[in-house]
Amino acid sequence: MTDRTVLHVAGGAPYDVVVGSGLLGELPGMLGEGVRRVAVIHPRALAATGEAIRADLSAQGYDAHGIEIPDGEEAKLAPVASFCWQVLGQTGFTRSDAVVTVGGGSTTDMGGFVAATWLRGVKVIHLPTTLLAMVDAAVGGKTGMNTTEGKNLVGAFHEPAGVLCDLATLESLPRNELISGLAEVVKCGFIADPAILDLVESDPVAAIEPDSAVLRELIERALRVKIDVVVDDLKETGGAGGHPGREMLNYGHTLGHAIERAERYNFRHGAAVAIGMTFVSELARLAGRLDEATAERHRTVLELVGLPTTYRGAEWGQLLEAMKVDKKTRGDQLRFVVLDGLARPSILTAPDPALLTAAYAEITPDPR
Ligand SMILES: NC(=O)c1ccc[n+]([C@@H]2O[C@H](COP(=O)([O-])OP(=O)(O)OC[C@H]3O[C@@H](n4cnc5c(N)ncnc54)[C@H](O)[C@@H]3O)[C@@H](O)[C@H]2O)c1
Ligand SMILES: O=C(O)C(=O)C[C@@H](O)[C@H](O)[C@H](O)COP(=O)(O)O
Ligand SMILES: [Zn+2]
Repeated sequence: MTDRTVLHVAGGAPYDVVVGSGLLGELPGMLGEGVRRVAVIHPRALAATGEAIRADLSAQGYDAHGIEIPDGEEAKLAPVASFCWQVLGQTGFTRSDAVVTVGGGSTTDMGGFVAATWLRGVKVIHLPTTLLAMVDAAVGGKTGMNTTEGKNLVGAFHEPAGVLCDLATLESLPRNELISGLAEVVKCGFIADPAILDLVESDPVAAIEPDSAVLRELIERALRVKIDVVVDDLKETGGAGGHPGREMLNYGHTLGHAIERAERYNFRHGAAVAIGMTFVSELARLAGRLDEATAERHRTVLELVGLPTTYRGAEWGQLLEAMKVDKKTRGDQLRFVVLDGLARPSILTAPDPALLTAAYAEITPDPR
C-alpha cells in the first residue's frame, strides 16, 4: 500500500474519504459491525473487478452478491434501479446490510440512489474508479437519475458511510475519461482553490498521468474543496449571507447538462461541463462581473488538458428549453453560477436573453 491520505467529512453522519493505492483491505472496516449481506454494484466494464471484490467479501464471511449494471448514463434509468431493488428484495436485504458501488459517477449515482431508497435508506460505501467519481460524484451524498425530460431530475441526498479512492484503478481508465474528470478538478480551481489552476498550467502533461504526484495533489485539493462545500451546505439550501453554498459545485453545469441531454448522453459529463464553464465565464464577462483575463483563463487551462471550450451541436433554443428544468431554476427564472472574480462564485438570476445568446455566440464558432 502507498501512503494514504484520510480526509474527514464532518456532519450528522461523518465519514472518511481515503486516497491511496491497494485500499481494498479497508472495506470490511468501513462496512462496520453488524453487516451480513453486501450488494456489490458495478458496471459491465468492471465485471472482473466487481467479482473480485464480491469474492473477497464472501471469503471473509459476508453474504455477498454482485449486481451488474450498464456502463455510463444508461445505468441512470428507472428500470435499472428497479432491477437492483428486485435483487435486494430477492436476497432478503435488511436495514443492517450494505451496498458497495464500484465504478464511475454513473455507478455511484445509481447505486447511491438504490441505497437511498431501499427500505428508505441503507448503508452505502463508494469505491470510485474514475477520476471524476473520486473527486466529485462519490462524495457529498448527491445521487441522480435521468428521466426523458432531463438529467438528474430524480434523486436523493444520501451520504456514504465511507469512500475508498484507490488510485491504482485509474491505470485502466481510458485517457479521455481521465481528461473528463479533470473538468471537475478545474471547476474546483475556479470556484475555490486557484492553486489547482497553477498546478495544471505548470504541468498539464503530469496532470493527466494516472500515477503522477501532480494528479495526486490535484485529487486531494479538489476533494478538499468538495468536502468543505458539502459540510457547510449538504442539501443545497444555500450558504450564509447570500453565498451560493453547494450550488457553487454546479458551476458550468446549467449549459453542461443541457448539452448532455441534447446529445442523448453520448457526450462525457466533464466535456459538457468544460463547455458550460467557458459559456458562463463569457456570460459573467458580458454581464460586467468577471474580468477578461479570468474569462480567457477558462479557455487556456481547459484546452491545455484537451477539454473542449466550444460547441456547435444543438440549436440554442433546444438548449434553452433543457436549461429550464435545471434544479437551480426558480419558476421561470434561470439561475447560473457565475464568478465575480477568481474563487468568488455567486448567482446570476434571470440574465437578459440577449446576454445569453451573446455568451453562446462566444463559444460557438459557427452559430446555427
Ligand atoms: N453525484 C454527484 O455529486 C456527481 C458529481 C459529478 C458527476 N456526477 C455524475 O457522474 C457521471 C459521470 O461519471 P464518470 O465520468 O465517472 O463516468 P461513468 O461512470 O459513466 O464512467 C465512464 C466509463 O468508464 C468506465 N469505467 C469506470 N471506471 C473504469 C476503470 N477504472 N477502468 C476502465 N473503465 C472504467 C465505465 O464503465 C464507463 O463506461 C454523470 O452521470 C454525472 O452526472 C455526479
Ligand atoms: O455535488 C454537487 O452538488 C454538484 O453539483 C456536483 C456536480 O459536479 C455533479 O455533476 C452533480 O451531479 C450535479 O448536480 P445537479 O444537482 O445539477 O443534478
Ligand atoms: Zn458534475
